[in-house]
Amino acid sequence: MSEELMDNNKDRVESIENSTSTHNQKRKDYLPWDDYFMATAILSSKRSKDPSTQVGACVVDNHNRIVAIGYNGFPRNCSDDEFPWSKDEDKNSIKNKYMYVVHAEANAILNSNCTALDGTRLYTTLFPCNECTKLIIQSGIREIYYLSDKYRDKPVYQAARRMLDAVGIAYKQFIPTQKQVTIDFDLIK
Ligand SMILES: Nc1ccn([C@H]2C[C@H](O)[C@@H](COP(=O)(O)O)O2)c(=O)n1
Repeated sequence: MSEELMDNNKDRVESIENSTSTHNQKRKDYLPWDDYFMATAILSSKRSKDPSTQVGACVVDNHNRIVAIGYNGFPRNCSDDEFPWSKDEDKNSIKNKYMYVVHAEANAILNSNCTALDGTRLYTTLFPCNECTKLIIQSGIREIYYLSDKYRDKPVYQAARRMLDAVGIAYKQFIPTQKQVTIDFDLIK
């Protein structure tokens, strides 16, 4: 065989090896589990009709299965168009949204697709309030990952922390591994 032919053959073999190894390797830029769950919580928050703050929550079991998701909204059959979204009124006024809204975490726990949430993790876009914290404790959730803590100095959130510390439920501000997760419907052909 001529030297030129041998070189060509070598090139072909290398090229096949390269293409095979590329196809055999897993994608490098896949979404890590934690980012995936927090992104699911954020996606869920997009369902909220609250004009001020949209919150999403996602509960995950030890096998990384999503067992519950929720967002903040009015109770079932309480119309989003009839009940008030205002928060300008006095907090105790019946014209105030706080009288009616079910928080994202509470909705997730109440709408869970499994009977027990013992040992699960909660991913929420906003730190849980005291009322949701009571539900979190009672449902057996063991860990909380949150994004925003914008109301941390309010008594409601201080009370939440106090309960979480007392019962030893870990909570941690979530740091995503990537800044953005893009959902572009046009990319799916
Ligand atoms: N951990 C939380 C905290 C609050 N929410 C809900 C309750 C309201 O709909 C909204 C907060 O409204 P803002 O006071 O910012 O006007 O978020 C929740 O679902 N989970």
